[in-house]
Amino acid sequence: MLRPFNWIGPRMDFIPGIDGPSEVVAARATRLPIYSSFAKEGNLSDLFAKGEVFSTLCNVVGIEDVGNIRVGKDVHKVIKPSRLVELKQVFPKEKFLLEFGGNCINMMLEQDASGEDAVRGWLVAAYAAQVQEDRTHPPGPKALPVIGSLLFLGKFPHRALQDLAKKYGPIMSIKLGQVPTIVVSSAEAAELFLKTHDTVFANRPSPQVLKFMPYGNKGIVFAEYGPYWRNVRSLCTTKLLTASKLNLFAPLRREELGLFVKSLEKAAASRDVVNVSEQVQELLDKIVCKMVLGRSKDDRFNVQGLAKGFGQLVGSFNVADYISWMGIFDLQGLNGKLKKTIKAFDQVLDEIVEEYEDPSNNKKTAQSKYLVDILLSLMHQPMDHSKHEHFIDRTHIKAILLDMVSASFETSATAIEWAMSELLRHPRVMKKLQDELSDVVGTNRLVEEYDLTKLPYLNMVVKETLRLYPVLALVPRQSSEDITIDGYFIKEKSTIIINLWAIGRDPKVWSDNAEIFYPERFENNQIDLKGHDFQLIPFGSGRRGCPGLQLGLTNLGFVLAQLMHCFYWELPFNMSPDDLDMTEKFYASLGRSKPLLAIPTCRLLNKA
Ligand code: HEM
Repeated sequence: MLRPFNWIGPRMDFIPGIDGPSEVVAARATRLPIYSSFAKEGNLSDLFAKGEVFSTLCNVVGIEDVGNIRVGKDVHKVIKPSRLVELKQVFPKEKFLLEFGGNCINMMLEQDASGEDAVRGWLVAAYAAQVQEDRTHPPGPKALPVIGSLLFLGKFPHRALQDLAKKYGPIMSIKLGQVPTIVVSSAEAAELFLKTHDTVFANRPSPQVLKFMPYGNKGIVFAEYGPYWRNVRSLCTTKLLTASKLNLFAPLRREELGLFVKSLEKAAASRDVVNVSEQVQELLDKIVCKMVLGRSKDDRFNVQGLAKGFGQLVGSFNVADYISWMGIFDLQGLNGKLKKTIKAFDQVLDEIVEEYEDPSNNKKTAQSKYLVDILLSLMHQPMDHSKHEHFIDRTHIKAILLDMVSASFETSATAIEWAMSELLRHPRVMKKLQDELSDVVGTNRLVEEYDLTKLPYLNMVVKETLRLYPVLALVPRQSSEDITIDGYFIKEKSTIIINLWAIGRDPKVWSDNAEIFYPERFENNQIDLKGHDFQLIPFGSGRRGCPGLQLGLTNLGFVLAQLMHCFYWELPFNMSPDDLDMTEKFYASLGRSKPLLAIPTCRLLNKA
């Protein structure tokens, strides 16, 4: 009775993933007659889960080959015969483990049975169903009803997910509330998602707060991947964030930083304790708001305060993002606050636009270097001149401005407070950096932006800071279609989280001292921050990688260099470097939980 396998058995369409008999093809199962009968009918994957399918009785008459089975597009090996024969000889009537592509299935083997092909088909399909089940999801923790694994995340989701990945691997599945989520925690896996299959993961999940934004997803950060996003993105990269536009703002950065240094000199003279976190944040907020909107804080507008409030609300953990029906209750009161902040912001943006459009406004030429002016000068034009679609209107401009402000808010400042904290904890590194600054810049003038390319050790300090403290620790993406990656099936519209925190601290890549701040690790290699070296991707990678990379790095490098060049720094209250609390807080950006306090002493006595 050794015949080629043909499906002639009962209907199989109750097995998930198998549409019916025609989907199941065993290519070479010709020498594998397995006679079996099931004690029960039902959903096979359920039976597998309960172990009931193991009560299958079957008899292996003779085995010379392995069958292949096709389920949908996937071809799977059916059994490993050598193992079967061997086991059957030793345990003729026992439960067996039949190896199947790394998965094991228990079966009872018995001497003889009815010998029908149909029943053999059941068995083969059952294997296939098992494989389909196993491959559907990458491994991960079991989910509780309703909340899934949300409670696992705790106060430090980046760390909790890093710990879980140690157990379940670099591609892990976890259910957060009702949202099926895939967490990516290694450089190799990140490359698969952000480079090899970049187009499939070029979307982002839409947070609930978008519902309250008057401009919806007309900005860039949450725009759906497609022609519109491509147009806005290209507008930002070719008109707003080009190297030449960024150079235009060099005098603004120089001036604001100069004023900041002066205020620190006063503090140094009176040995004041400086709240470095707060003051650096204030400085960067001022620079960003001026650059983007042409103003920061004046009699009429507190753009800075509004932007800060907005950033905090958008970055807050919102239960409704994971359990959507909770949104209507707004238990955290986020919706109300957001509506209020957005309304106030919208009014400010409207006034700025109206001021620009007012023909009697004689301040226009003086202001026309800011990003808002560049955008307003493009009003009513198509975003893409070759296509004549997506004409720029007021809502586009407001949405893009809001994104520019909120995406650059806190990012560089947060990185600077971490760099300063680590330098205070590592006086050797601080001294080496200050020596480099003295050698390259001298001690008679301030650092200028053009010095930055001549400071290799500063560059290493920046990389090391962003490796250990990626400002955006968890990068959100979404799959736009069903896809199998590394043997794992990932469903369309799954949320993808790239855990930059885990990638930057992976001991397999960064060795046993991965947790230690040691800039010299970048001494003899070409690893850069541009998103090609997947072990170091603090700005993300691929088509949705950060378009503000250059601006972010300039702000970070320039401010840090100036602070280190102009001042010696020490911890207050005779605190030893080892006692500095380095706990982070998980928020819109991954900042310090407690502000960094330090005392400056002037270094440059003869500065011009
Ligand atoms: C140290 C500073 C910064 C860091 C570490 C940083 C990091 C990131 C990261 C990790 C992403 C997600 C990338 C991805 O999905 O692959 C991102 C996206 C983005 N960033 Fe930045 N960023 C910084 C500064 C800035 C600045 C200064 C701006 C703008 C002026 C900016 C604008 C954006 C925008 C618009 C996106 C969304 C891009 C898109 O979805 O197409 N960022 N950033």
